[in-house]
Amino acid sequence: MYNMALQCGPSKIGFWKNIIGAVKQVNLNLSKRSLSSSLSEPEQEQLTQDIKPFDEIPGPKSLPFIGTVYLYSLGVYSFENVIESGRKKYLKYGRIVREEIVPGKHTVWIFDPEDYKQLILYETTMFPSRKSHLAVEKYRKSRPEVYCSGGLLSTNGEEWWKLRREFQKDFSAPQAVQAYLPATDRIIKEFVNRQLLFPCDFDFMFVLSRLSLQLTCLIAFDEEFDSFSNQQLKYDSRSSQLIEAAFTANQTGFMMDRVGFQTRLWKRFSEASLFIESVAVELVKKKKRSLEKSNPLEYSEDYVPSLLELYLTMPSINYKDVIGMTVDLLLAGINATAFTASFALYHLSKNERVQDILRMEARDLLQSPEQAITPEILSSAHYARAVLKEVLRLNPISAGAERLLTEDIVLSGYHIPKGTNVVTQNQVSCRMDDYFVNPDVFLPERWMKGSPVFEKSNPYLVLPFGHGRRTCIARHLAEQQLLILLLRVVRDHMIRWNSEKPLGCKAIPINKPDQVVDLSFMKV
Ligand code: HEM
Repeated sequence: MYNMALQCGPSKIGFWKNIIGAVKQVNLNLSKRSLSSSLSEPEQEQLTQDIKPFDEIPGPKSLPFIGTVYLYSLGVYSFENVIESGRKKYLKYGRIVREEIVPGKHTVWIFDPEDYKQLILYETTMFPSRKSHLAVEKYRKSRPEVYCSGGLLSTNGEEWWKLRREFQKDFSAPQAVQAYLPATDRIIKEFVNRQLLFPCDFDFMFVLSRLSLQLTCLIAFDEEFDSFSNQQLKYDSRSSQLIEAAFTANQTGFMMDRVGFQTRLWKRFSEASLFIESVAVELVKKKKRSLEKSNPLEYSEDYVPSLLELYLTMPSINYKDVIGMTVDLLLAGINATAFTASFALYHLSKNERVQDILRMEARDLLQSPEQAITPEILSSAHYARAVLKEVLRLNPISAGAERLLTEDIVLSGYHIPKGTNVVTQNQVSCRMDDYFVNPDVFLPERWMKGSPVFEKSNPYLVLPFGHGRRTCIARHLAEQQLLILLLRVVRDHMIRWNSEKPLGCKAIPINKPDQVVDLSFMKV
């Protein structure tokens, strides 16, 4: 019999946790019973026999000192092309793959939605941990005069939950983000009226990043960044430098998560982080000063405090944590929305039929281009929602969720010890015909109940914002922004893709368009 207790550590508790996990996995219909009291010895023995050891999980060969990095150097796999690399691993090794990119550090890639479900269920009783943004953590710990923690992105355990619990109040619920709807709608309306028909002989991502910066800064700093003014369009303006710095910090930070702290990467990361921090400190201080001078009794009845104002006035939130949070929002927000918007407009440009149906919906909901978008309009935009879901099925900004196990678990019948990095491969699964009909076809109707092509897919497949406690803190905000953008752009414009090559993605770590986003717009 395979001795699980020896394999995963000496503690009896660990042993029973494994067994409980195993019961969930092998589906012996025992999960609701108290195992320690109800399993007979033969049953326990049977269970431990059924669980296969970690070492037996198939995967690419790891070499001494270099792990599997040689396979990336040889071009068999690529850090940037996560879909293709994931697909190759799946085809060669199956639905669960073990890999040591760095010797001694195990990553387990999972491709089966039933395993995604197991991971999510397992997380409900603990603090979900990620082993990412190590550079953010190191940087912030070296600057205790500015930060008092690694922030939401890099912190784990109770320390993370302490931050998350406070910061998600007034932010994460769908009703809470409605407070930002009027300002978001105004910024997007101005963008569509002024920028869309402006001849764009450069990357449209440049334009979308500016829009995303404006929208994120409104939330993070309660500040209108006039990112499209002649002054701000200059390469050394605050807007241009912030966009560049967020991109550089994400890219170099990701590389250091993979290959360790290299001097050249660390230098670029630190410079970018220092720039973002300098803007954050200045703007949060400015807001604090203005709050100190204002008198809440003079606020009008319909006054809506900004998120930053709420954070600065909540006694439970430390001032240094507000700085950390505003930087996190810039790091996580600017690229994510701009990249998703690029993929959304691309898919629409390649699907005139979908554009036409979306235009009909947009004109039905908005009698004129000037009409304000309300929460009711957004909740009636069923087709726009299906379009967005389909965009995020094919082009999520993150290929899957990454978790550092804090307890042992059983996945696909294998024992996975705590300390292992497990990565779900939703983007790969979402493009498999095991789970979707014609998976590479962009078909929003597959999400519309009542449509002849409606598919009842596994709910754990499309999770572009993650799931559970550690889900994207800004999910509803981002969805609100993207829906407004889709409705406003398509209502009066035809979108055209000008490149011969279809748009793909490369991971930096989040999925960025792999070429210039060559879009143009015609008034219709
Ligand atoms: C389409 C747009 C977006 C997508 C698809 C997206 C997706 C994600 C995903 C997959 C995660 C990781 C979840 C996990 O580990 O389970 C995440 C985390 C996060 N996102 Fe987003 N995001 C988007 C936009 C934004 C925006 C606009 C902001 C801020 C303004 C933001 C702020 C964050 C933060 C702070 C976290 C870390 C949360 C934590 O660890 O507690 N995201 N996002």
